[in-house]
Amino acid sequence: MDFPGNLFVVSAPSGAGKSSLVRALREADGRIVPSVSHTTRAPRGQETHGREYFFVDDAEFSALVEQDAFVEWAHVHGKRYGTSRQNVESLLQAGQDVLLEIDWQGALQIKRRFAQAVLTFVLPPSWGELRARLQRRGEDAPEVIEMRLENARAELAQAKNFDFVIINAVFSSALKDLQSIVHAQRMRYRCQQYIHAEVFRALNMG
Ligand SMILES: Nc1ncnc2c1ncn2[C@@H]1O[C@H](COP(=O)(O)OP(=O)(O)OP(=O)(O)O)[C@@H](O)[C@H]1O
Ligand SMILES: Nc1nc2c(ncn2[C@@H]2O[C@H](COP(=O)(O)O)[C@@H](O)[C@H]2O)c(=O)[nH]1
Repeated sequence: MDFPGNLFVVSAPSGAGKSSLVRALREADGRIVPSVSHTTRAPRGQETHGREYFFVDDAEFSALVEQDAFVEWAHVHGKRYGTSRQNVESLLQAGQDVLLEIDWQGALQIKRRFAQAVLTFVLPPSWGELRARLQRRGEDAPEVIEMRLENARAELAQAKNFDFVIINAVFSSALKDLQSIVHAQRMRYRCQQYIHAEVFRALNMG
C-alpha cells in the first residue's frame, strides 16, 4: 500500500533509550505524529490511558485481534502490544509523518505491509549501561528488569534486519542521527514526487 505520509519505526531493547529519543525528536519536530498503542500491561508511574498507551485487558485485546483492528501486534516481555490499523492508515493517508515505537517483531510486520517504512534500531553502548539505565529509571521490579535484559539478547540479533542502527551512547549525538534519518527520508520522498511529476509530464508531452 502506498500512502502520502512517511512511516518511521523505532525499536530497541528495553532501556536503550528509544522513548527518550523519540520524545526529544518530537519536541524538536512538530511534524512527527506518534501512534498510541494498545497493551495488556499495567500502567507504570504517571502513565495515562490514551496518552502513553490504551491499557486494555486480555479479553479486549483478543477482541481487537479478532476484528483485525491491529496493523501489527506481538507478545513482548510476557504482555501483548498492538498498533491501531485505523489510526495509522488515516494519519498516513492525510500525509502525516507517523512514528511507531514498537518491538522488532512489530517492526518486521510493518515492513511487510508498508514497503516505504523506515526501520531504525537503537542500541545501548554496553550491557552494563543497559542494566544501569533500567535500574536508574526505577520503574520496573527487579525480576522485570532481569526478564527484559534476558530478552534483549534475542532482540539485539534483529538489528541486522533494520534499515538503520543508532548507538545511543551520547544522547545528543544519537538524537542527531535520528533527525538525519527523518530528514533523509523526507528528501527521498520529495525527490520521488518530483520524478513522478516529471515522468508524468514527459509521457503526456509525447
Ligand atoms: N544516552 C543516554 N545516556 C544516559 N541515559 C539515557 C540515555 N538515553 C536514555 N537514557 C535514560 O535511560 C533510561 C531508559 O530510557 P527509555 O525509557 O527512553 O528507554 P526505552 O528504550 O524507551 O525503554 P522501554 O522499551 O522499556 O520503554 C531513562 O531513564 C533515560 O532517561
Ligand atoms: N509490537 C509492538 N511492540 C510495542 C508496541 N508498543 C510498544 N511496544 C514495545 O513493547 C516493549 C515494551 O514497552 P514498555 O512500554 O512496556 O516498556 C518496547 O520494546 C516497545 O517498543 C506495539 O504497538 N507493538
